[in-house]
This record gives sequence, C-alpha cells and structure tokens, in this order.
Amino acid sequence: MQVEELPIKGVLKLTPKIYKDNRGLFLETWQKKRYEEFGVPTEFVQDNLSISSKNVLRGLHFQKEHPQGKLITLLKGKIFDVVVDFRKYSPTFGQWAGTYLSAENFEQLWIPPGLAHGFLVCSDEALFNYKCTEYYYPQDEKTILWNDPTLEIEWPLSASPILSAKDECGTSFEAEAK
Ligand SMILES: Cc1cn([C@H]2C[C@H](O)[C@@H](COP(=O)(O)OP(=O)(O)O[C@H]3O[C@H](C)C(=O)[C@H](O)[C@H]3O)O2)c(=O)[nH]c1=O
Repeated sequence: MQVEELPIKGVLKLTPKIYKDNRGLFLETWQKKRYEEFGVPTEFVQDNLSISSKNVLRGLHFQKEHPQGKLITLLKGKIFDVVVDFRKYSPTFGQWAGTYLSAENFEQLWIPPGLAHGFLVCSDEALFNYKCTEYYYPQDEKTILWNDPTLEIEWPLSASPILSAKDECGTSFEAEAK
C-alpha cells in the first residue's frame, strides 16, 4: 500500500494493494491493524455511500461538536477532493488542500476529525464509500461556502457547479473559524 501525506497535517492519500487475476480483482479497503499503523484510527461507527454526477460539488461540511474522521474510498469515477483545517491548534489551521481521487486504483483519503470536507465530480459519475469515526449529527453540521473568498480554493471547474440549496448559502470561513 502506498501512503502520502497531503500538505494539511494528518491527511493521508492511500493506494491499497490490488490483486488482479483472470477473474477480476480483489483488495482490502480497510484493515484495522495496517491502517492503524499508518495513523488511521480503528473506531468507525458509520459507513456512507455517495453517488454524484459530473460537476456536482458537495460541501464544504464538518461537524463542530462531534467532529468526524472520514476514510473515503473511490469505487467509480474521479473527484477533486478538498479539505480545510479547522483544528485551532494545528500548524495548518485555516489552510486548504486538494487532491484528485480516482477509482482507477481505488484511491483513498483519510481525513482526520476537525476538517471541513468537500469534493467536485470530474468524471461522468462518481461513487464512493466513506467510513466515519462519529455519527451524523445534522444539527451540528456546518457548511462553509465552496467559493469562500478567504480560502480561494482552486476548484478545477469545467462548468458551473451543481450545488444543494444548503451548499448555495454556506457561511464564510472567517465566521465559522471564530
Ligand atoms: C451526511 C449524511 C446525510 N444524511 C441525509 C441528510 C439528507 O436528507 C441527505 C443528504 O444529505 P446532504 O445533502 O448533507 O449530503 P452531502 O451533501 O453529501 O453531505 C456530505 O458531504 C460532505 C462532502 C461530507 O463530507 C459529509 O459526509 C456530508 O456532509 O442524507 C444522512 O442520513 N446521514 C448522513 O451522514
């Protein structure tokens, strides 16, 4: 398995080992001991599945009082994934980082608790599973505007993004970072 840390502390891009033969392929998408050795905790309480079409942009979301760590695994297509560091004492507080994740090699991203998360779909469709370290608390969820002028996230847009009503009217980074 290949592992690289993104410029935001603790965010890991992982490429699992894929076993191919004349029948198809097999891979382990999570294994407690191995992932723990790379700094991915073992306590997951919820699995999510997200399917979106091209140009859909979801986020940036995070839970403030019940922060969720997320282990994303791309199962179909390609996304540009973005995280923003809201951890007050992190050396990368207030910074963003982005990376492409492709299902070609079932690429994964580990996002520690305390970061806002969003993604833009670059393929016709993207499908991914993600494991969460905390339950969903809708009343605790914050939405940061995807085009916040302070963050200046460089989304690889090829058209206007398709957004939910909630994501159309997110709050500013500065307002949420107080
Ligand atoms: C996240 C979530 C949503 N829902 C329900 C609530 C809504 O009725 C429906 C769609 O929710 P939402 O529009 O918030 O879904 P996304 O825009 O994909 O939100 C996610 O997108 C960003 C990128 C994330 O990283 C978070 O996991 C999450 O915030 O699913 C649930 O029942 N459980 C859940 O854990």
